[in-house]
Amino acid sequence: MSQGLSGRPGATGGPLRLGTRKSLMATTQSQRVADLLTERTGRAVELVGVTTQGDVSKALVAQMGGTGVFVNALRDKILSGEVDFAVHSLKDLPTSETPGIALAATPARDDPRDALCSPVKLADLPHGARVGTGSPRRIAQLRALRPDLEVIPIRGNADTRLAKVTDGDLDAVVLAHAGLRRIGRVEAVGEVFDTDQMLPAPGQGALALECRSDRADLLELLGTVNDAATRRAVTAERTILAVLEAGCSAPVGTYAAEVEEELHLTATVAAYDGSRQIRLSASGHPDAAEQIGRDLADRLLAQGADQLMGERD
Ligand SMILES: NCc1[nH]cc(CCC(=O)O)c1CC(=O)O
Repeated sequence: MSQGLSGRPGATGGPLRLGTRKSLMATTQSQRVADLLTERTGRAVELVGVTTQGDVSKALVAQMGGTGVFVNALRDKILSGEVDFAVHSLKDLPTSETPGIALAATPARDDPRDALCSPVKLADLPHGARVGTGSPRRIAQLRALRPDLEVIPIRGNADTRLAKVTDGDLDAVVLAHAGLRRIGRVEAVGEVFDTDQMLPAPGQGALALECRSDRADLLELLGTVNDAATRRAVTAERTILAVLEAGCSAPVGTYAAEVEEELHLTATVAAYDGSRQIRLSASGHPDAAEQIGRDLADRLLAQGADQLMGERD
C-alpha cells in the first residue's frame, strides 16, 4: 500500500511522530487520524504526548486568549522538528496563517452540530432553567430559542461541564456533538440541535492536520486523508470568520454543505444578549467556496454585523 510513497526522501524511516495534547478528546482524535493514515499509506504513526502551558495553568489559557495556547505549543514542536505533524480541532485554529506551518489535510467531518446535554429536550426544560455555556455564539442562539432560560457562563473540559448537570448545579449544558462522541459521552445528550435552530462554530466537527510547510513529502503523505468536500465547506465557513475579523469566541455561527453539487452556506451573527440576529444564506459552485464565504460576509456587514458584534451586555 505504501509503495507509491516509500521511495521518496523523508517518507522512509521510522514512524511518523504525531504531536498531541494528552486529553481524552485530543488523544482519541489523534489516534483516529493515525489509524486512517496507516491504513491509507502503510506508514506507522506514533503519538507523542505534549504538555502545554495551557494544560498546566487554566488561568493562563484565559489570559492568553483561549485555546490558542494549545495550538501554539503544538506548532512550536512542529517547527522545531520534535514532531512531524499535529491534529487540531479545526474550530480552535485562528484564521490567520502562521509562517512555516501548512494546513496539510482536513479529514471527513464528523457531526458539526451542537447538542443539549440534559435529561430532557430543550422544549421540556422548565421555565427559567439554568443552562451552562460560555460561548457567546451558543448564548445568543439559545436566548433566541428560549428567552426565559438563565444562561450560566462555565468553563472547563467537557467532562467537568457534564458533571455540573449530573450534580444538579445546572439543568443543561451545550457542547459539540462531535466532541461528546470522541469522549464516549453521547448518552448525556437530550437533544441534538438542528442547524436551523443553532448554527455551529465555523469548522466545528472537523479536524485539521498541520505540518511544516517546507516538508513536501509530508504534505503529500498527510494529504491522503484529506476530504475535498470537507475542505471546501470549512473554507467557506472560516472565510466568514476571517472577513468579519472574528475569533472562535465571537457570536458567529456558520454551516456549509454540498447538496447536489451546490455549496450551501448559512451564517448568523448575533448580539451577545440574543436580542437580534442576522442570518443569511448563499449558494454556488463548490470550487468558489472562498468567494461564497466572502460575499456572504460582505452582506452580513452591509446589514450591520459589525455593530451587532460590538454590543455586549
Ligand atoms: N472549544 C473547545 C472544543 N474544541 C473542539 C470541541 C469539540 C469538537 C469539535 O467541534 O470538533 C470543543 C468542545 C465543544 O465545543 O463542545
